[in-house]
Amino acid sequence: MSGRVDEIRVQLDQINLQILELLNERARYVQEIGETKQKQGTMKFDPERENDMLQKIVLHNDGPFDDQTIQHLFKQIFQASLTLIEDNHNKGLLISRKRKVEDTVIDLGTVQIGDGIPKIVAGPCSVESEEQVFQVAEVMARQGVKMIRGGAFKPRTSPYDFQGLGLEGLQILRRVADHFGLKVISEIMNPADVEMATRYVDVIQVGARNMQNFDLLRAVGSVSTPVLLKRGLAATMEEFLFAAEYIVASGNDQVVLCERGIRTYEKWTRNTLDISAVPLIKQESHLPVMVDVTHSAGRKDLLLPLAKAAFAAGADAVMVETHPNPIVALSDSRQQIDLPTFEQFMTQLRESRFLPELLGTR
Ligand SMILES: O=C(O)C(=O)C[C@]1(C(=O)O)C=C[C@@H](O)C=C1
Repeated sequence: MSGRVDEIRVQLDQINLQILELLNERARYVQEIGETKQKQGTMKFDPERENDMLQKIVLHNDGPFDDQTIQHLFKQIFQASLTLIEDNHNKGLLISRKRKVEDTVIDLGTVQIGDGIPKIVAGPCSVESEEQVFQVAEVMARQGVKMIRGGAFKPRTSPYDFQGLGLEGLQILRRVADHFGLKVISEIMNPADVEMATRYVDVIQVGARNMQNFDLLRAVGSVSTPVLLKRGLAATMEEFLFAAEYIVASGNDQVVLCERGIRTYEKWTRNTLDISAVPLIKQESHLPVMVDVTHSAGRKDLLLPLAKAAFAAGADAVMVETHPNPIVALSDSRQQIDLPTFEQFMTQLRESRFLPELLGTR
C-alpha cells in the first residue's frame, strides 16, 4: 500500500486499541450494574435506557456514519453488555452443579452425608437435661444412628416459650455425644455465637427463620465447621440456593441443604413437604440434601411415609425428632416421637424396599 495508507493504518491501530480499552472499561461498569440488578432481582434488559442512550448519541453524531449505522453499532455494544451480565449470573454459582459435577460429601469422620448411603439424624427438639439427651443418645447408638440433633438456642414464636439452655445445652450435647461416639448438630442464631459453637458442634444448623440472615450466613461461612441450612418457611428454591451461596462464597463449602416443609394453605400438616425440592437440589447443586420430616409434617403418623418418600426422591439424610417423653417436652411436644416409636420407625425404614443399605443396620 502507499505510504499514506500505512500512516493512516498506524493511526487506526491506535484508535482500535483506544476503542478496545473504552469498550472494556464500559463493560466493567456494566458488570457492576449487572451485579446490582442481580441482587435487586430486577430485569437485566432495559430498553428504555438503551433508547435514551441512542437518542443522546445520535444528537452528537457529526458523521460520516449516518445515525442508523451509529445506532446499529451501539446496539451491538448494548447486546454484548446484556450477554455479559446474563452470563455472569448463569455461569454457575459456586454451589451449582455446573461448577462442580461430583457430589459434595460432608465428612464428619465416623459418618458422611452425601456419600450415597442414606443417613438418619435424630434427637430432641430441645436439649432439656443431660438425662434426657443421654436416654435419646443411648437408643440412637443402639440403632446405629450417628448424628444427634438438639436445640440449645431455640427460635420460638413466643418470647415466653422455652428459649433453650444456650451454652449449657451445647455442653450437654457434646458430653453425651462423645460418650456414645455421635456427631452433634445444633442451631446457632447469633453470628456472635458461631466461633463458640465450633467448639461444641460438628455441624452448625442455620434454622428456617434465619435462612436469609445474611450476617449469620457470612459468619458460618467464615468457619470450616459444616453447616446444615434449613429452607425458609416460604423460601423459593432460588432464594434457598442463593442463601447457600452466601455461605460457600464466604469460604465454607461444607453445606447440607435441608428441606423442612414450606408454609402453604394446608391445615392438616404443620408445613407442606416440598418433595420436588430433593431432586431439584440434586440437579441444580452438588451439595447434599436432607429432609426434616418432623417439621414438615408436624405430626407423628406421617414420619415413616415421608421418610421413605424423601429417600426415594434421592435425599442423603432424613431428620426426625425424638424425645423420651414427648408429652412433657418443653417444645414441639406434639410432633416428637418417643423412643420405642423411634426404634419402630428405624426397623420399618430398614425393612422398606427403598433402604436395604440404611446405615446403622444392626
Ligand atoms: O444501565 C443499565 O441498566 C445496564 O444494564 C447497562 C446496559 C448498557 O450496556 O448500557 C446494558 C443492558 C441494558 O439493557 C441497558 C443498558
